[in-house]
Amino acid sequence: MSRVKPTPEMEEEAEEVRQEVEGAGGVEGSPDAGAGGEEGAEEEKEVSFDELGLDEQLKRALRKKGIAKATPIQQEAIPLILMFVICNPISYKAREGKDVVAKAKTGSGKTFAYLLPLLHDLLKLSSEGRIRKPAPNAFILVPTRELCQQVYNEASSLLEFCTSKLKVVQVTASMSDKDITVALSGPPNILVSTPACVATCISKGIMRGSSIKESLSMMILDEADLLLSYRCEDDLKALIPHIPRSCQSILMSATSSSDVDKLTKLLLHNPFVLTLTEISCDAKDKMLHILALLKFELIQKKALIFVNSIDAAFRLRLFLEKFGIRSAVLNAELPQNSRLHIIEAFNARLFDYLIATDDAKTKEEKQTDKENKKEARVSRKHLQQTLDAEFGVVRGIDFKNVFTVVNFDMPPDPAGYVHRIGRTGRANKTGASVSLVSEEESTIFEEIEHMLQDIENKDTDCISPFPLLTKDAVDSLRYRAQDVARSVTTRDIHEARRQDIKNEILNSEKLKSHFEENPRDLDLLKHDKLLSNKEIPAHLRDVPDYLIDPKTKEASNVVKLSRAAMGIDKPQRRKRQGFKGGSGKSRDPLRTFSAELPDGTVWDEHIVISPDEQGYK
Ligand SMILES: Nc1ncnc2c1ncn2[C@@H]1O[C@H](COP(=O)(O)OP(=O)(O)OP(=O)(O)O)[C@@H](O)[C@H]1O
Repeated sequence: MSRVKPTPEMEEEAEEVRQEVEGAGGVEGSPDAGAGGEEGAEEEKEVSFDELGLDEQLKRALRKKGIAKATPIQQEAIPLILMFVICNPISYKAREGKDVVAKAKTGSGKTFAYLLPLLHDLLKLSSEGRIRKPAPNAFILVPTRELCQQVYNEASSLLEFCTSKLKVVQVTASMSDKDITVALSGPPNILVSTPACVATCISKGIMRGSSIKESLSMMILDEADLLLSYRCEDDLKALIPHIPRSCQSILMSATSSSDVDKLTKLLLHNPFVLTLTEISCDAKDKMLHILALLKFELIQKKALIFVNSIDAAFRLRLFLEKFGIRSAVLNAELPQNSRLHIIEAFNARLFDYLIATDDAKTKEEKQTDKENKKEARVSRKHLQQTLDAEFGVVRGIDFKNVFTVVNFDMPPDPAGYVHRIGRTGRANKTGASVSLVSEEESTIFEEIEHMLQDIENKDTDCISPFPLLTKDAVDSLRYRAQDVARSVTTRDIHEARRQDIKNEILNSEKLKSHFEENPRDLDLLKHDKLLSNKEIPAHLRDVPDYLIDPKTKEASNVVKLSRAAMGIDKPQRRKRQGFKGGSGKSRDPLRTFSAELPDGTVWDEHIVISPDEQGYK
């Protein structure tokens, strides 16, 4: 924040710091480089606050609070923020690049990652008698009142151990104008508030725009991924004219999202983007990842895709449909005949992707799960057979030639995982499962890992990062995927769901007799027919060649070649005897399929696309 003209020595020093930071991994030094970071390859190293060159008073405060080592985001962000302070002179041109976007998972210590350099700088200015007035020197803007309190407490807890008297206040919409005026008198060095409250203070003249322009040297947007969902955009826009050119802006976020990108563009200039590897992907990122997997044909068809709710299933189907990828949804809501027919059509390779939900489990089923966990230690095959009999909408169904099971959502428990992946690799065939694991799902993921470690056949059962999907491939689809994901509304989903059930109920009776009389004709109903009548725009249906990076092309070719080698490209005509279950009223055809499960199950691989992008090469 103190903007002194750098001497050659200072620039040299700054360059050394820059090289050290870059050498430590995780920092992309150019705004164009986007989010980056070494993908967890390095061991986490311990860095003390001494090494970060923080003010003595802050180091003492941290010691008193029992905090000895900097967290990874603090190790990276503190020097980054301070380095720009040292090397950037006041001149407009030279200030390019001092803004910082820092993304790291929740609970990673982001608050101190910006508070410590901020306080360090203010303490320095204070000791030199160079604190600027008549308005606060720093704004920390957060989405809610509760977060104001939290950040205020963190800042106060550090300042209480500092001998230099810096003042931090929080101002929220719940306070009267009078209280706000009192709080802002002085003025404080740091104002913690919401964008709405600051905008109101300016519009009411409690804080003057010209004063802000004179004093503000740092603006922090914390929890940036949430700010826009709290409708802060207009308030932030109102603030922009009052932010001085010399102000350093810092944006902290727990996720990467289009909202974060939007805020970055709105408020930051040429920022450094610092992404720590453990960043989580939100629901939209899962859509993006599955789109990349399917569009670039990186997984072997046919694929069974599991989601955790019927709405999620229709959302995914509508989303994929907009890219020209057809799929059908299988769920417990559908009439039994329809379910049976969907499975038949899928088994006959009339479509490649089936999106399925697990049914909710009863108490007894949960009890069975517990017992199954014990079983798992003994024999996977036995466990599989038991689970087949117990699980929901896909219970006991022998999906034929499913090469890949995708866990779009992780199952609620390890037994569910075993059940799902058991839909592939049947009858001694090989198969793979690919899981998209978000941060919230890390606990269940760990449980699954432990369970697999306990089971026999360790050599064939391994969980590994997905080798074929590159970050470039994912990024090439990012903007299209985000746009399309946004265009699929809850209303569309409910309408599609309603329409699907209606169609299937109408056809259910037809199907029943049809199956009895004419089992060869699988084209009566098209379960993967388009939910929307709109034509798919060419730019979504076909990914232009220039967008596909060479690694992805190569990977896609390998998958296609192996498919050709396995001879699985042509639709298979269903053999009459394949439908042994009969269709008598007394028999549940789904259960009948269960009774005819072939023995022997082979799993090849369980592949994980982890939220932290560790699956990328
Ligand atoms: N270096 C550290 N060592 C030990 N504890 C720390 C350290 N830094 C911060 N903490 C503590 O870790 C907790 C989480 O920190 P913080 O709230 O800053 O995380 P965050 O990344 O901002 O999370 P969120 O995105 O959920 O707000 C806090 O209680 C904080 O006091």
